[in-house]
This record gives sequence, C-alpha cells and structure tokens, in this order.
Amino acid sequence: MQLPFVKMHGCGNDYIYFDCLKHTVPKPASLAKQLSDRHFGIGGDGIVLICPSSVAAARMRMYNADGSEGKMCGNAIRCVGKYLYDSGYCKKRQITVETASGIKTLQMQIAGSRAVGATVDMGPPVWRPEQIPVDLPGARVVGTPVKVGGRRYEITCLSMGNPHCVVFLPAVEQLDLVSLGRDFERSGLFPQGVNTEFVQVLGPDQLRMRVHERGSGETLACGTGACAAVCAAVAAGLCARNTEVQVQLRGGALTVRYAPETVYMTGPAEVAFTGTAEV
Ligand SMILES: N[C@H](CCC[C@H](N)C(=O)O)C(=O)O
Repeated sequence: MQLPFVKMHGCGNDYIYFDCLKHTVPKPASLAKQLSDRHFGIGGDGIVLICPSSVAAARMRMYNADGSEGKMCGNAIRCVGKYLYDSGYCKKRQITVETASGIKTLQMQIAGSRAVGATVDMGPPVWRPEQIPVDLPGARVVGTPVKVGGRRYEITCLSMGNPHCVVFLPAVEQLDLVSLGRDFERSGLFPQGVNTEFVQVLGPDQLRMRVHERGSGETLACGTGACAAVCAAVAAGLCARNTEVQVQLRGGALTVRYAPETVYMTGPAEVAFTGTAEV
C-alpha cells in the first residue's frame, strides 16, 4: 500500500508524519520501527499520526523509533499545528491538538501563507509523578542522590505529560550520551523508561542541554525535555520563574517560560520533504 507522508522536524527532532484525517495507517508501532531506520527506512526519531478528534482540531499520536507510543511530544506538536495550518485544515492562529496527555493550545507563528513555528501551552509540570517511582533514601523533589553506572548523580524527576529525569552537570558537550543514556534507562529507577536531560547552566536565562530519549536514544532536541529542564532549573533556584529561558540543543534553540500557572514552549516547525511510503 502506498502512503503519502511529510517529513518534518522541530530543531532537528525529526518525525515522519501521516495524515490520518484522509488515510489509515496499519500497525503504526511496527511501521515506526521500520520507517525510522536511517539506512533501511526513511529515517527519523519516530512517526506521528495526525488523526481526527471530536474535541480538538486533530489528535496527535506519536511513536518512538523503537515502536513505543509516547504520550506527548513538544517538537512534534508544533509540526502538527504547522501541517493543519498549511494544508488548510485549520487556517487559524490558535489551534488545539488532542494528545494522550490532554488537549494543548498552540499560537501559530505565520510567515506569508505558512506556519513557521508555534508557542505551545504545555501545561504545568507534575513533580514526582507516579511513573517515576524514585523513592530512595534522601529522595527529594530536586537533586535526589542516586548511583547510576557506578557514578553518583543528583536527579530531578518530573512529568511534562511524559516522564523526565533532569541531571545538572558542569559540562555536557563531551558526554558519551549513548552509554550514559543507556545506564539511566537500565538503572532500574524507571520501570516505564524515562527521557533523560543532561543540562549545563550557562546563565540565569540560558541552558545547554543534551537528551537521551525513551524509545529513540539521543535526539537533536526534545521539546518536553527542554520544558522539564527549565522547570527543574527554576525549582533548583538556577533560573527565575516567568523568565524566557533559551535552551540550546544540538539541533537549535527553544524558548521556555515557566509561568505561574503553566509552561510555554516556543520553537520552529519545518518541512524537510514529502514522499510516499510503501507499507
Ligand atoms: N521519547 C518521548 C516522546 C518524544 C518527546 C520529544 N521528542 C519531545 O519533543 O517532547 C517519550 O517516549 O516520552
């Protein structure tokens, strides 16, 4: 079966998008594994289905490269908004998208007849959520001491609709994220897996971050991860609340504001190419 797709990315966090408002995608989990392969498939961090919704402009379902389904994806939701706007499904500046972690509201950034990015109301963080049972001696909301891969770290765990573990380090560029990310995944601390962010504080409104994502490994950017990093930095007193924090990632920069009642994430959404997949 031939299925049209659009390859889009947010700061290099790239997914293969299918318009399920028109088409049906069979076995999305196995398709995600097949098409995400950067040698034998199209290549990507996973796939995203843009589906009908009775409560929003559309429903986003995203699958990581290993076929596991994620509950929220910050970079992908901006691209879903772009697709809905550019294709004429929803030619409005404010677009709602239903996700497995609730309905999110996007304010689209428009250039000419196309959307180029969005500010997303991501909702407030959930501290020490049930899917991250890090109940250790001395466990605290910020900076719980743990031993992973034989080394000591202080971790801050929270959910942005998906589970995150934030680790502040003096430098992140030289880290071996493949083995470090795998150590955290295999630590036994996170039975449902976790997205781990390694964060270097550059200033009160600037962070540098690398991320090892649950189900995809190191990605060039992670929208929910950037939000988790800023919330953890505010909780640790490293950034100020309600300040626009620039989060530098390998694939570009995101702006995150941890406001009194919610978290706003602003960033780009870009089309790389379109095509047809044989599924
Ligand atoms: N790997 C994540 C989903 C993708 C999140 C990330 N790409 C983002 O932009 O938020 C999970 O399984 O929870």
